[in-house]
Amino acid sequence: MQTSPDPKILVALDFADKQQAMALIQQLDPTLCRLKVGKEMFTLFGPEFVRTLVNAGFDVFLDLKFHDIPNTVAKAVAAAAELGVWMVNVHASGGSRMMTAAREALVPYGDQAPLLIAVTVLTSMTGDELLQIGVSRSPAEQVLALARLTRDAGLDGVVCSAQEASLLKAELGKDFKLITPGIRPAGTDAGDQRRIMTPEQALTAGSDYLVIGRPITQASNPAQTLAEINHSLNS
Ligand SMILES: O=C(O)c1cc(=O)[nH]c(=O)n1[C@@H]1O[C@H](COP(=O)(O)O)[C@@H](O)[C@H]1O
Repeated sequence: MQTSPDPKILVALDFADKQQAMALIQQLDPTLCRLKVGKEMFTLFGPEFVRTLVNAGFDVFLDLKFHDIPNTVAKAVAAAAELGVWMVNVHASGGSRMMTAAREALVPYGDQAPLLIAVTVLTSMTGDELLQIGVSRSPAEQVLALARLTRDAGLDGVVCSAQEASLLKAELGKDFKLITPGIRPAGTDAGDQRRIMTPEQALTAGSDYLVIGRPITQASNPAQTLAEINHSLNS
């Protein structure tokens, strides 16, 4: 399911209005970016919206961050595969058995299976917030521990912050995919994100794919902003 060329930017479509999202999508080229559908748009517009994007030729990352008992997550991941998405994610903190069940649920799909990745520590979280939920490791230590668990369960990669990318590439090797949200071009608003990096820094640090939402979707000219970021990554 890999397109060639391999666009690095996954545009996060976090819109409450489908027409607004479609107006943006019509300006985008599937050879220059991939699309991410998350909880807001999936809850509002459901699988039909995902099928529309897949039928339009886009690789879709279905970002529903499944986190439940192994049987439930396995079935949810198989349902995502039925939609023809390119990538789907679970929470690594659901544990090894949950991740293994998710991976096994994709075996029948062979080379049509979506990439299966696990969220480590949300890019909006700081060390202090980890402490509040009983995690005394630093974000980088916790990301590494969850990434090891994910790799050992046979998944394709993790979602982490680009701040942890060089550590993970060194520890887990180049083939284990790193998907990094929390990307902020220099001078743009961090918003609720905390562990951030610029697109160029993220790529240099070892990110395989950059998830970028508001810096593109809220820009006055999103297609031009995407082109500029792509250009900065290629030069
Ligand atoms: O799994 C994700 O995509 C994700 C994980 C994470 O740790 N942090 C994170 O921001 N995301 C998603 O990435 C997108 C980031 O959007 P912006 O902050 O607008 O660039 C949002 O759709 C988030 O749901």
